[in-house]
Formats: sequence, structure tokens, C-alpha cells
Amino acid sequence: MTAEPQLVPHRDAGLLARATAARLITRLIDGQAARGEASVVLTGGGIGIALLRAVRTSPAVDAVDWSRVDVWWGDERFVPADSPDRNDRQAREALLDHIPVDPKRVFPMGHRAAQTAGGDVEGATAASGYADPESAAAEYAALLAGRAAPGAAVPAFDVVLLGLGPEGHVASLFPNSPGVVATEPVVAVHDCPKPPPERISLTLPTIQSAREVWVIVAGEEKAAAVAASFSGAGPIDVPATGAVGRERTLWLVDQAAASRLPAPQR
Ligand SMILES: O=C(O)[C@H](O)[C@@H](O)[C@H](O)[C@H](O)COP(=O)(O)O
Repeated sequence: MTAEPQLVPHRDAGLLARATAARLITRLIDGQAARGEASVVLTGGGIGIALLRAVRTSPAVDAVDWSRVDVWWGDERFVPADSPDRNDRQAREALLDHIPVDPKRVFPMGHRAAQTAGGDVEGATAASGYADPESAAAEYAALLAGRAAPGAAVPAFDVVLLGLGPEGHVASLFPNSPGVVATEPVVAVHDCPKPPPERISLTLPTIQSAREVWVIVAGEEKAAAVAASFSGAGPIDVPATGAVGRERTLWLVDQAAASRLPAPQR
């Protein structure tokens, strides 16, 4: 069972970030009340990082027991561990360095040094700890399996957060690329049209194992991709259409991003 995407418009990007921060805090509190712990998959990108900053400054930030939250990433750029381009580094600066998360429950992608200090790998890309994106993807799949329920390949995340590319990509799953049809839990991405060319990404089946998926979109430059996503396109052409949760799928958008939808939809 998957949930039909539901559009939730917001006046502007600032309000979208603040309202989504409030929603995320509530979601994590509810997950902890129901199951004793919660899990979230983070995204990079402009609005994804603005959302994390808004969580940090929210008056309700301390209502979450951050030591009982598993933190994952939807995708990562295969760049050195200290690169400012890494999604996990941006997320740490925006939020994770400022809240009492348990480092053992924070799972950066493609950054072995962050999991186990030291341990040089022969031929590894400078300081990432991995020889290639394939080995990073395989190790992330093993991490996910280790936190999954018996018999499942990946955890049932409380919420997967995703940004949207102007051509409809989510995580690092790009239109008409091998990653978008991959069935393993995590893929290595090569020749990515958005730099850098090498990345690691959760696949659509992994995203679809989440209880809730939230696609968060701000800006006029995303309006065509939002409209395409609600026009009956499929995931090969518009990967975002494959990003659906088991219980709920929300498209949290600002007015500019919704501007090319037919009037009744926005
Ligand atoms: O590594 C990345 O590039 C991101 O994970 C990517 O999937 C991003 O979320 C979208 O491209 C939206 O990014 P912007 O909000 O910056 O346009």
C-alpha cells in the first residue's frame, strides 16, 4: 500500500522551512511515543538545509529526545570527507552539531571515517575511506540491514525528506538513469548530470519502505518539475513520482514551486 501524494502549499520558502520544521519535530515526537524511538532520512539542497536550520531554532526543538533518533541520508556526493559539498557536513553545521544526537545513531553515507576512526583503505578517494562509490553503497546497505526489522532489508523510516531537482530528480536518482530502476537498497551513481558526477543514493524501493515521504520544494525554477510530477508522468522520466510512503506522501511546496500546477490543484 502506498499513499497518494498530497500537495500542501505554503506562502514562501521561509514559511515552508519553519512549518516543515514544526511538522518534523511533531513527527519524531509521535514516533518516539509510539515506538520508543524515531528515524529520519535527511536531504541536501537549499530547502533541505534551511529546514534543518529551522529545526535548530524552533522553540520546540528540545521536545524530541534526539538521543533516540536514527539519522540517515538519502544521498551523498562521493567527495572527500572534509568537502563542504557533502550533504552530511552541511546537515551537521545546520543542526546535528547543535543537538544531543547519539553519534552511534547518525549514519553518514560514504564516510567511513565518521563510523570508525582511522582505517585507511588502499586506493581510497582522499579521506572518504572508500575505494569507489560501489563499496560505499554496499556498506550503507549493510548498515541499513543492521537496523531493519527481522526479514526486512531496510528500516521502516518514520520520515524520508527529499528535495526536488528542476528536472524531477530526488536523492541522486536522475531521469532516465540506471539508478531510477535499481532494485537493490543503495546504488552507486556515475556520470550524474548535476556535479559532482559520482554519488551514492537510496533507491526508490528503499524510499518506499518509509512510513512517510515528504518532498519539499521551493522556488519558481522547480515549478515545471512539480507540474510534471502531478501530470501522470512515471518515475523513469520524473523520479520524484516514485517517491511515495507507505502511509503518507506529502509535497510541501511554496507558492512559486506550485505556480505551474493547474489552478484547482494549488
Ligand atoms: O545532493 C544533492 O544535490 C541533493 O541531495 C539533491 O537531491 C537536492 O536535494 C535537490 O537537487 C534539490 O536541491 P536544491 O534545493 O539545492 O535545488
